Amino acid sequence: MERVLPFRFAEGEGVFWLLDQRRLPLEEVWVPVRTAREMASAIRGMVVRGAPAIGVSAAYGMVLAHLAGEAPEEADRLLRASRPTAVNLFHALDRMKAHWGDLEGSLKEARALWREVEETEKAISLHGARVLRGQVLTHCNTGPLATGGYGTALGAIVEAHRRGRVRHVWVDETRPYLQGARLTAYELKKAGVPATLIADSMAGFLMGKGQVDAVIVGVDRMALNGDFANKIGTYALAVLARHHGIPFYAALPLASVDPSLPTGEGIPLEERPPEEVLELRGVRLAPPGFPAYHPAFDLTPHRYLTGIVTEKGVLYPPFDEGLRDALGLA
Ligand SMILES: CSC[C@H]1O[C@H](OP(=O)(O)O)[C@H](O)[C@@H]1O
Repeated sequence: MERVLPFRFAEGEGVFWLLDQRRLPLEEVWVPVRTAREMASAIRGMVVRGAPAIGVSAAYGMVLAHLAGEAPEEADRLLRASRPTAVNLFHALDRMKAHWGDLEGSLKEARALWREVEETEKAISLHGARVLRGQVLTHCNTGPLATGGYGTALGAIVEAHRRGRVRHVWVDETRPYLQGARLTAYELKKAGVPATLIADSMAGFLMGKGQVDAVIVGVDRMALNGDFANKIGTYALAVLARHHGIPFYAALPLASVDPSLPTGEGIPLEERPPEEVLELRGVRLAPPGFPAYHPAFDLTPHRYLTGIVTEKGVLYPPFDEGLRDALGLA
């Protein structure tokens, strides 16, 4: 897949540039970030989003803190408070903590983390391509923009297409933030993969007509038993896929697993401003004053999963054994 990088670090300038994902696909606008405080605001505001991309950005947020003279403790606090669900953010900040007060050490750790994210995504794409065929449906955005530059679920889809296994992709628009319509469509068009945008409500209809051969989605946080949090709408897709006997996969780097959680019950599910449901590009959709609810993630029980695609291969039930083994846990 053409590498649509979500960010770049201009080391000489001390600036981490973010491709503003709120403006895509119609405008490619780069936003400079010079402090951890600005990075936390950019993550919260979804200038950059996607679990692995959030992790890399938070790591460089700590590099910027050292360059800007921010107190590491305060920088860490601000970044941890930016978004609650993607565990990659917290794993990254845990790694950076060892280098508080050390600019060179912080820079080396952030570079290493980004490099590891890229390597895991390449492996995920190769392993995932082997389980996909025909027409695949995906939800939200899990391509280069959400990751370190190669993608997870979408990386597997693009690799499977390159191998002649996948011939077409159904792209869920992914209301209300429209990551599918705006970002996945943007990436698949650049990658030259045949794809069609659908409203989220159309997925079951297409499954019932035999037009979906597999579903693959990303993960923001997975528990040790395979329960996982992902973009709102994922759970509904999982139930529909099970009803129609369609294989359902989650693709993730092991850095998206939270080893402190035996089940998904403890995963924090972010709620975002109701305005993101009530408005579209600033155009009001509902009557003035009408209330809205915006759970940005939902929890899918592991029993709905056919397989879990990781950089170490595809795991099949019982997932807790496979995940513990992949993580090197007893
Ligand atoms: C490769 S993980 C991408 C993951 O992140 C998305 O959430 P958001 O756009 O709110 O950051 C969504 O859950 C994707 O599956």
